[in-house]
Amino acid sequence: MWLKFSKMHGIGNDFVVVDLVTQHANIRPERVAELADRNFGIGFDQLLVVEKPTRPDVDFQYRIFNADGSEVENCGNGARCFARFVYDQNLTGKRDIRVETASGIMELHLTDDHQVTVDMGKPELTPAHIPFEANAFATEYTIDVPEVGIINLGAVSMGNPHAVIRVDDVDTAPVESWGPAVESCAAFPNKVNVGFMQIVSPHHIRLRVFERGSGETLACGTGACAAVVSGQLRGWLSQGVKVSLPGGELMIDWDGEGAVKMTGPAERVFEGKVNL
Ligand SMILES: N[C@H](CCC[C@H](N)C(=O)O)C(=O)O
Repeated sequence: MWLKFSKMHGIGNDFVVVDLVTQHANIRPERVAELADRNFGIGFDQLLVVEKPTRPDVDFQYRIFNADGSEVENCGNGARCFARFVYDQNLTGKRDIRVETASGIMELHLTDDHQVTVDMGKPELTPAHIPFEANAFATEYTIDVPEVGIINLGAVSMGNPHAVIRVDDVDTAPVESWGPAVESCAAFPNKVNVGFMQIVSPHHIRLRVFERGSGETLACGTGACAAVVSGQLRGWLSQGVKVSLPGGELMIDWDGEGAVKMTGPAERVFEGKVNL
């Protein structure tokens, strides 16, 4: 089944976006993994699938598949690209869009200068709901990770699970070795995205993320949100943080109690057809 798609990115976190509102296909995880391959397929960090809403109070629903074919709950950079996609493809004329994902409802606003602001909802900190193996909430946990040893980390869900590890310099952080070890450690029953955060100032961090199911990406929107939440809870950050990722910058705003607001770009690179 040949389908039109858009190739997009949010500061280097790249996506194939498929409209299943006007087209039809059944998504098969093994096919997603084939198409994610950067030599044998199109190549992407995640596949985003846009569908008709299941309820009257939202405009669309969208599904997210990692490069390994696993379907996940949320994607921050993907949400911005989703909003630009449905507007550019004339699937909506709205610049304020409500969308449902597996983690709940998000509200997106398309600004005039190609930026998108996303209400990412409230962070989830209760260990059982992340999920993370701990008896009670703490701003920082100490766990023993096989092949790594004892490490301190924050644990936050933005609909999807995140571990946040502070490092002195992201350029020398052990992303390649600690990333996969923490991603799959038993403390996170559903696996976890692993963020390596360098504190530059109370209003600026540098961040690298080893993503669950995709490996290190140039940017991770939910990871940026989780890092800022964990950094504020641990007393290192104040409200209104610039997050510098390898692929670019995001602005993250959290008042310490309510929803996390993320603002950043969304770019379309090319259109194509794919046999999904
Ligand atoms: N790898 C993530 C999904 C994509 C998140 C990321 N691309 C973002 O921008 O938030 C997970 O398994 O939860």
